[in-house]
Amino acid sequence: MEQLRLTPTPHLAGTIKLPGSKSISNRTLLLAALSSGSTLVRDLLDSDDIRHMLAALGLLGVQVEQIGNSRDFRVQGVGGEFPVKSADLFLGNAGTAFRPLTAALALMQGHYQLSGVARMHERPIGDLVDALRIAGADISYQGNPGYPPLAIGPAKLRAGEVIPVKGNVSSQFLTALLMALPLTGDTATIEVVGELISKPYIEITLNLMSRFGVRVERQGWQRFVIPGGQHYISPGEVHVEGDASSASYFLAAGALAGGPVRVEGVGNNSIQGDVKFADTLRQMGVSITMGDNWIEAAAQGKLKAIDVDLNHIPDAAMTIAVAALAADGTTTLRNIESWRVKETDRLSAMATELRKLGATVEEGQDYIRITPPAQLLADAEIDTYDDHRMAMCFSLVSLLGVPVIINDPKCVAKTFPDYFEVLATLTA
Ligand SMILES: O=C(O)C1=C[C@@H](OP(=O)(O)O)[C@@H](O)[C@H](O)C1
Ligand SMILES: C=C(OP(=O)(O)O)C(=O)O
Repeated sequence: MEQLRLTPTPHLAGTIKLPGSKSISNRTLLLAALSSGSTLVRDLLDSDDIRHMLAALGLLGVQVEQIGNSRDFRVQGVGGEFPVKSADLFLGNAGTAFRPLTAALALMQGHYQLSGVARMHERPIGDLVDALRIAGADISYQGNPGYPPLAIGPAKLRAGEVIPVKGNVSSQFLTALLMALPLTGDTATIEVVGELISKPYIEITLNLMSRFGVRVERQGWQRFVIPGGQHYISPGEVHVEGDASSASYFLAAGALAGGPVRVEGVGNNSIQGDVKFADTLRQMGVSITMGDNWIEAAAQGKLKAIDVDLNHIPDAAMTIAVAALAADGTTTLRNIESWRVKETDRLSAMATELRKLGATVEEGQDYIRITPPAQLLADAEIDTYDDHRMAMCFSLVSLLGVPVIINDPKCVAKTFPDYFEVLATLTA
């Protein structure tokens, strides 16, 4: 197995340009594909999750052309219906491809198989399948009930009734229904049953749907009405803003190693909830400044330990867990049970790896409590569990005065293939 040893870097400052947002890239590709007209998608993220979406759309008969060597792509919309009626799609571990494609394909009147890597087959999808079945979809489990792989058959969906969906396991199920149901042409009402987690991701979904001409009436976080007779229409061009979750590593780097570190590509104008990560850093005593399209972080003395609910930023929350190693006491991150069903069981993985550095960690079902050691242990071998975020957030340990070894660093390819190279530009 490949290993990367990161040597201690006492001070670090600089500016980096962020890669495109994963959440916006995959949503935009799907909406552009389903719309009428052609869309120029600018600054698309180049990573595994996006390659899986691009490959799937290609197999479904959507024409996507890369403009030269740029990250600009022209997508020819199919006007609501994929031309290919039978396909076998492999979607890796990309939740933002798997869940929305499941819902869209359920109403394409074709035969589709959807599978992913082994971990994807352990990530729940039952709440989405239940909701789609209530609407009339023909979906069957090919392995364990409630989990991929899936087989989808032809069915006429009835969007007319209220469609209930559980929101406490993943917001991606609601996102998938919201994006797919306008294709029925009927008025659709979705009722969220119980708590909805990761709410800001729904705002990304609604924002992009509206750019493609589909309006959703939202009643709180419980009821979403998609008036009938709407169709996705290309807005001509969509620019993918920088990835706010990826920004978290660099902003934390500024906080841990002096800074200032500036990220370009997200700021006050961002539609991503993860920009709120900057507020959490501020609570920890970090100096944050923000423009429309940039954020800058700089240290101001020792980090303050905090006790916070991070349900709204589950991805960037992992970065706070590692930053907690530099805090002046015990930090508690709450309401993050969804960590258990992501790339790995992130609560358990985070606790195990933080302990390797000497931290005292309490792992609850939906929280983690971290007390830093008097002295961090040098050369801890951090396992990354094929989880890009484990690799990226533990790289920050090298900014705390000790060398750290990251096992299987290439797992960052899911969302940020050249993460370590970009980090090194700051270090230099
Ligand atoms: O909709 C999205 O783009 C995402 C939603 C979140 O998942 P959950 O809703 O499962 O928390 C997040 O963790 C994931 O990385 C991307
Ligand atoms: C949870 C994540 O990914 P996915 O989109 O596959 O759910 C993530 O990127 O942290």
